Amino acid sequence: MNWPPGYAHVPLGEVGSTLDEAARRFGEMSGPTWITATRQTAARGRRGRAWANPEGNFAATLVLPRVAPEAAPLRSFVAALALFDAFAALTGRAESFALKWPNDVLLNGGKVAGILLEGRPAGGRLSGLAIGIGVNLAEAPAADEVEPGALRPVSLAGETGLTVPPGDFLEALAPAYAHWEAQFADLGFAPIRTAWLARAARLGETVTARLTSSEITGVMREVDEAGQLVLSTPHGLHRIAAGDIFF
Ligand SMILES: O=C(O)CCCC[C@@H]1SC[C@@H]2NC(=O)N[C@@H]21
Repeated sequence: MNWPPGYAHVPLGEVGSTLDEAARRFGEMSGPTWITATRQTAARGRRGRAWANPEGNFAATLVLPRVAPEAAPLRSFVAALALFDAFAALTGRAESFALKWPNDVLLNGGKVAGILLEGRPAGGRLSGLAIGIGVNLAEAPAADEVEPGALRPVSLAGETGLTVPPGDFLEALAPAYAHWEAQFADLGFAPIRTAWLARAARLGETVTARLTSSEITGVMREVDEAGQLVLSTPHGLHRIAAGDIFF
């Protein structure tokens, strides 16, 4: 097994949410730690949405106990690249996958994986970061279970016919994450941004960004040095730090 040096693994059975387990165990962790669960009964997604997590799907939270707070949000791009590489390695079909800003992975245009970051105070200037990752390996929610306009949820098994056990997925994901995390630590966000843009969905196409209380439609130009989405509209360039995009 190609487990990355310096990373720990806490395998759990059924839990409410691996993000809650991370919050509970955070003080005990001194280095990067993967917390996995066979099933979650109260998993959450971005923007307060529920995340369905039947057995056979992949559920994990990677805890980074001490990170610089300004670099924490950029870990969603690091995690997205790792997911892309894990999928590509396990399926041999990199061309079927794409990354959707800010942090979804698409397979054949449907959502196969999502990422949710949560910060934790760690004392002093540094913060703790929990990176929650959910992958529809075996099953995906029905299309009418997601919000209107959201991408069709898909599963790896449904789209490719491949059965990948969650443990095998972790064995591909953990070294891929460690690789991109080392790039980030050594060289900063630039190589992460370049690699992410090379795998991005809908670059150069018109998308709608849904913000807290408004929407902006424009052509997706890039993701900037701060990880913001750059849309060009008839009124000029808009940089969007947080939101969801719809195609
Ligand atoms: O909305 C999204 O796309 C993000 C989904 C994140 C789900 C994962 S599953 C493991 C971790 N535990 C949770 O409760 N949520 C995240």
